[in-house]
Amino acid sequence: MIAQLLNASKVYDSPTGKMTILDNCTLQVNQGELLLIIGPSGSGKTTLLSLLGCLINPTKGILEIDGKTTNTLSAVEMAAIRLKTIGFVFQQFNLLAPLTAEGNIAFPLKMLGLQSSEIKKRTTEALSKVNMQDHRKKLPRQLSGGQQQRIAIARALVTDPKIILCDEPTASLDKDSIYIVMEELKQLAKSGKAVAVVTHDPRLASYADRAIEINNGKISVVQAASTMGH
Ligand SMILES: Nc1ncnc2c1ncn2[C@@H]1O[C@H](COP(=O)(O)OP(=O)(O)OP(=O)(O)O)[C@@H](O)[C@H]1O
Repeated sequence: MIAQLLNASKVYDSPTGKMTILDNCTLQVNQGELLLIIGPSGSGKTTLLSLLGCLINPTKGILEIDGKTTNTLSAVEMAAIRLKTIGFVFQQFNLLAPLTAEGNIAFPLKMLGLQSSEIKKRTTEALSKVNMQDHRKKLPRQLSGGQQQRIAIARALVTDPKIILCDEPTASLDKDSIYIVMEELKQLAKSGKAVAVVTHDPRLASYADRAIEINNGKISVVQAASTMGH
C-alpha cells in the first residue's frame, strides 16, 4: 500500500453552508494496481484525487502517502512529496506550449535540479516507454491529442513516482487514442506503479484491476480485483 485515507472527510464551505463531499471514507491505494474512480458529476472524484495527490488535506481523518501522515505537513513539505512521489496526468494534457515534447518531459527533472546528462538519459527512457521517440522535437500543437497525452504520461513518469494520478485522461481523446493511453497506464501499473484514474467512461473498467464509486460522500467498491478483466 502506498497511500491511504483513514476515516477521512472533506468538507467545503459554500454560500449555502458546509458541504460534505467525502464522508468518513477509508481507501487504500496499492502499487501494481490500476484503480478506477467513478461517480456522478460533482460527487467528489477530483477532490479524492487531490487528496491522494497531496494537494489538499482531509478536514477530518488521516491521509497517509508513502508512510507519512500528511495532516500536519507544511505546504513546502506537501510540495516535496508531490514532486518526489506523485505524477499527474490531466484531461487537457497541460503541456507547456513553447517547449518541445522532450522539453516538457525534462521540465520536472530540471525542477529537481538533476544534471543535464541524467536529464537527457531519463527523458530518452520516458520517451521510449510511451513510443514517442520520433516526435521528441515537436511542439505540443504539432501533436495529436493522443500523442500529447502520451507525452504528458512520459512527463508524469520521468521522475519515477510511486503514484500516478489521472483526472479524466481519455475524455478528450478518440477511440484509438483511448486504447493506446489506457494500455500505457495499465503497463505502468504492471511495472509496479500505483495508477488511479478518475473517469466518467464505464468502458475503461476493462483496463482496471479495481473500481470504486463515490456517491453521496461515500466510497463503495464497484468491482473488486478478482472479478475484473485484466
Ligand atoms: N475548493 C472548493 N471549494 C468549495 N467547493 C468545492 C471546492 N472544490 C470542489 N468543490 C465542490 O465539491 C463538489 C465535488 O467536486 P469535485 O470536483 O471533486 O467533483 P467531481 O466528481 O470531480 O465532478 P466532475 O465529474 O463534474 O468533474 C462540487 O460540488 C464542487 O463544486
